[in-house]
Amino acid sequence: MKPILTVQELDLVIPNRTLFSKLSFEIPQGALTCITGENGVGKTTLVKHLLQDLTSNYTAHTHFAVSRDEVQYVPQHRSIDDEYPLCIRDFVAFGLKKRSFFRHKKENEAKLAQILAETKLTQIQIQPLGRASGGEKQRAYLAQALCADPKLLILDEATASLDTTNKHELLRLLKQVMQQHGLTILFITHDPELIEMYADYELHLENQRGTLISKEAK
Ligand SMILES: Nc1ncnc2c1ncn2[C@@H]1O[C@H](COP(=O)(O)OP(=O)(O)OP(=O)(O)O)[C@@H](O)[C@H]1O
Repeated sequence: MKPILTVQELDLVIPNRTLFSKLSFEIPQGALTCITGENGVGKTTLVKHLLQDLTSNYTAHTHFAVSRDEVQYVPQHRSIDDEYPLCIRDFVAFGLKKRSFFRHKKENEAKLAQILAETKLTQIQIQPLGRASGGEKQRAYLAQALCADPKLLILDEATASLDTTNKHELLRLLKQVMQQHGLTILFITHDPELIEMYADYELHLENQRGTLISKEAK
């Protein structure tokens, strides 16, 4: 199958340091690939660089089989004030904005209801996002991203602040939506248990290079 992303001989340099040198890898479509590597190896910087290339159509070393509109990035940190009066439903609905122009209001409402149900947020949709638990917040971030109809979803350490039960719940949900929505998922994580249980592939970054490991035979 055609890869969703191909990187060829990419050099990535930040002030005073080369993060990656002649980095090459392919990301398979329709699968969950975990991006791994020690703290500071450059996982987040790499993803942001790839998104910049996609945004600017700069393709010397990177080739995406999707457009920027079809990629959703869920960042590691969000600062949402506990007291900010924004309910979960309205936060999730921000994701519809990009596409809503092409849809009728009823279609948008149906889509929102479907995604809230898929991400198990229906019961708590009118609660303020700031008061939601860590697991609920991560499901809301995921739901907002899904509203934009991505083909590629990138999550940066989405499980970092979750307990074991919530980590597994989020990963099971991700694999479910991956199948239902025909998505490809890139998931930055340090968690060996999650990689072992849920990754189809692992892109391990080390010594300025990357190695793609298939986990499918597990
Ligand atoms: N704009 C920048 N200027 C200078 N240094 C930077 C910049 N952006 C990132 N860095 C440095 O690049 C290195 C890689 O950072 P990055 O956040 O990409 O690593 P990471 O692998 O995602 O780490 P973690 O697992 O801790 O989240 C770090 O040493 C960071 O301090």
